[in-house]
Amino acid sequence: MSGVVGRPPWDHAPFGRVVTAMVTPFQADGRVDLALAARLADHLVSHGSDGLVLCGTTGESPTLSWQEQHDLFAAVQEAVGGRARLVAGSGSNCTAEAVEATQQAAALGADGALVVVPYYNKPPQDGLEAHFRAVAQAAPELPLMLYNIPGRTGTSLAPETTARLLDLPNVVAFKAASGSTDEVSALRLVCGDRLAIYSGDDALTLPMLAVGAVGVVSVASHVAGPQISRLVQAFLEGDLAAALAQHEQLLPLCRALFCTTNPVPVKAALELSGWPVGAPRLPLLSANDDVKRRLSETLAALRPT
Ligand SMILES: O=C(O)C1=N[C@H](C(=O)O)C[C@H](O)C1
Repeated sequence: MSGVVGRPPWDHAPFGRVVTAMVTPFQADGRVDLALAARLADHLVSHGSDGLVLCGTTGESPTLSWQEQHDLFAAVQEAVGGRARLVAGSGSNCTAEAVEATQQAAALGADGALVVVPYYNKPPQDGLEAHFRAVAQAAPELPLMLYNIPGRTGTSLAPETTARLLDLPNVVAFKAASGSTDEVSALRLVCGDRLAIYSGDDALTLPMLAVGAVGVVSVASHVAGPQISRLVQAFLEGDLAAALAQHEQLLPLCRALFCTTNPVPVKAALELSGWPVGAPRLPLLSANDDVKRRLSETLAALRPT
C-alpha cells in the first residue's frame, strides 16, 4: 500500500533525479580514452542516468588538465548531448581559475557546472560567498550546483552563506556530501524550496530524499543505475516500502564503493563489469585484491541470477 507523501519540494530537479558523477577512462598509456568515455556515457544514460557530471571528484578532476576536461566534455556531449543534462566540473580553490573554467563550461554548452567549495586554502565564510558570487556572476546564464564536501576540502559552506547566495538566479542546486542528512535539513531551514539539494552520498540518498533532497549525484549508478533510479522513483511515488527495499539491497554496494578513496573502487567495479576504464592516475592506485573481491561479491548479489 503506497501512501502519497506529498509533492514539494521534490518537484524541481534541474539536473534530473539520478546524475552519475562519471569516471574518466584512461588508456594504457595514461591518456584520456575519449572513445570509451563516449560509450560509457551512452550506457549510463541508457541505464538510469538523467544527467552526468563530468570531471567531478569521481572523474579525477585534480589530475586532469583543463584541456583534457574540455575534450572529455566535448566527446560526451557529442555522444549524449540532448539525452541527458551534462554538468561540467569547474571548481577550483583559485577564484580566477574557477571563473575561467565556468565560463568555458558555459561556452561549451553545458547544462550546468559543479562548483566545489575551495579546498586547502580554507577561506572564511565571507571569502566563500565572494568566491561563489564571482563565479556565478561570470556566467550568469549557467545553472550552478554548489558542491560541499568538507571531508575533502577542509572547509564547509555554511547554510547561511548558501542562503545569502540565492539572490543569484543561477545558483540553483547544491550537492550535499558532508556525510550527514542534517546538512539537508539545515539548508532547507534557511533556503526553503529555493535550492534543489542533491545527495552526494549514495548510502544516504533515501534519508536525504526524506528530508527534502530532490535526487542524487551518484557513483553507484555506474553499475546499478536502474536500481538507483527505481529507489528515487519509488520514493517520489510515495511507495516507501519499495524505496526502502531498494535502499537496503544497494547498501552493501554503496559501502563497498567507498571502502577506500573514490573513484578507486568504482573503477574496479567497472573493470569487473566489462568496462576497461583503466587505473586511476597517481597519486591514486588501482584497487587491491581485497577491494576487488568485496566488489565482486556485492555486484554478484545485485545481479539477478
Ligand atoms: O565526483 C563527484 O562529484 C562525487 N564525489 C563524491 C566523492 O568522491 O567523495 C561522492 C559523490 O557522490 C560524487
